[in-house]
Amino acid sequence: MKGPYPEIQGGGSLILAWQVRNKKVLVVGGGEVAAGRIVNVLNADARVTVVSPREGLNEEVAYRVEQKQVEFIDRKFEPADLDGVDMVLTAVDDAEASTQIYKLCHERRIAANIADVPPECDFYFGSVHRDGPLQIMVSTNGNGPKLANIVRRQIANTLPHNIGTAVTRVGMLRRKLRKVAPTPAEGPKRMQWMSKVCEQWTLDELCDMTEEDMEMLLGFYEPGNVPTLEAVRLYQPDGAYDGPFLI
Ligand SMILES: C[C@@]1(CC(=O)O)C2=NC(=C\c3[nH]c(c(CCC(=O)O)c3CC(=O)O)Cc3[nH]c(c(CC(=O)O)c3CCC(=O)O)/C=C3\N/C(=C\2)[C@@H](CCC(=O)O)[C@]3(C)CC(=O)O)/[C@H]1CCC(=O)O
Ligand SMILES: NC(=O)c1ccc[n+]([C@@H]2O[C@H](COP(=O)([O-])OP(=O)(O)OC[C@H]3O[C@@H](n4cnc5c(N)ncnc54)[C@H](O)[C@@H]3O)[C@@H](O)[C@H]2O)c1
Repeated sequence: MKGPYPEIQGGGSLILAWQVRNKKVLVVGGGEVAAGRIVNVLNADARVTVVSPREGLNEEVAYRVEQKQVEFIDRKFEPADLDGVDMVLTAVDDAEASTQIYKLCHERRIAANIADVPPECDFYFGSVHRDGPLQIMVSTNGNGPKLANIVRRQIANTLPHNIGTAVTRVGMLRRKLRKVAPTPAEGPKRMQWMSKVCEQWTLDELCDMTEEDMEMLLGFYEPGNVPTLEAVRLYQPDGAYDGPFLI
């Protein structure tokens, strides 16, 4: 036995980045809480349907409907609304209706979040910081949602201002790298090289990296070898550059 292995600390949530792109999400209710849920799922490119009597829509939800960002069903929830749905989010001011919807979802094995009723949630929302492709979620696992908000803002204040841009640039570089070194067999080398670029270049350098720099850098792709940004820029294909190369 090698060990030490991580100690199991039950009682947490499984925090994942759920890919709901083009999946069908049903939002029941059109009030303030629903408005927040709609933003969350639209930001993840889901196809969203809202069911609520029109007179119950708040301004923001009415705007989403008007802009056709969501489909809209102008009435109270009916069980047939669950047909073909991948995820359900309820935010209604009617505890009985909420519980009925939850039971139906449970029977049909559709993942559901029933706002305000933690025991009827298959998953909780969290407090999320977003900067481009970077998302940071804080959960207190139902203990203190307001504290989750405070912790999230505190974390966000400590982040470098350009971290979102750096993540975007690295994403571009990784996609290009996979074209240069596409085979699964190359996986370990590719990953090691990519990790090295992230570790050895500063965030400013990663942000500054142009597509031209990326193409040039990939010309040097060789496991273990990561040139400096300066070297990438000074290098001439005719071999004129003979300055410092590896970090
Ligand atoms: C993070 C956030 C995400 C979001 O909703 O998008 C979120 N609640 C937020 C705000 C918030 N919610 C409430 C307050 C009033 C102050 C307070 O109670 O603290 C505030 C503060 C405010 O409004 O500023 C009231 C409240 N919330 C729940 C109950 C029921 C209960 O606890 O029994 C009650 C009524 C309690 C009562 O009656 O006393 C339950 C849940 N709320 C959760 C998430 C899940 C657990 C997340 C976690 O523990 O980390 C969970 C379990 C289920 C779920 O909803 O998914 C979002 C902040 C986003 C942001 O701003 O950054
Ligand atoms: N978990 C959380 O973070 C949190 C925070 C605040 C409030 N809440 C709870 O979330 C719920 C919604 O809050 P809100 O402020 O958005 O309420 P709200 O009164 O603004 O909105 C309620 C919405 O539900 C709709 N509705 C009512 N019955 C319906 C039905 N049978 N079918 C379809 N739509 C129906 C209404 O038309 C309205 O749009 C409340 O129970 C509230 O206590 C949860």
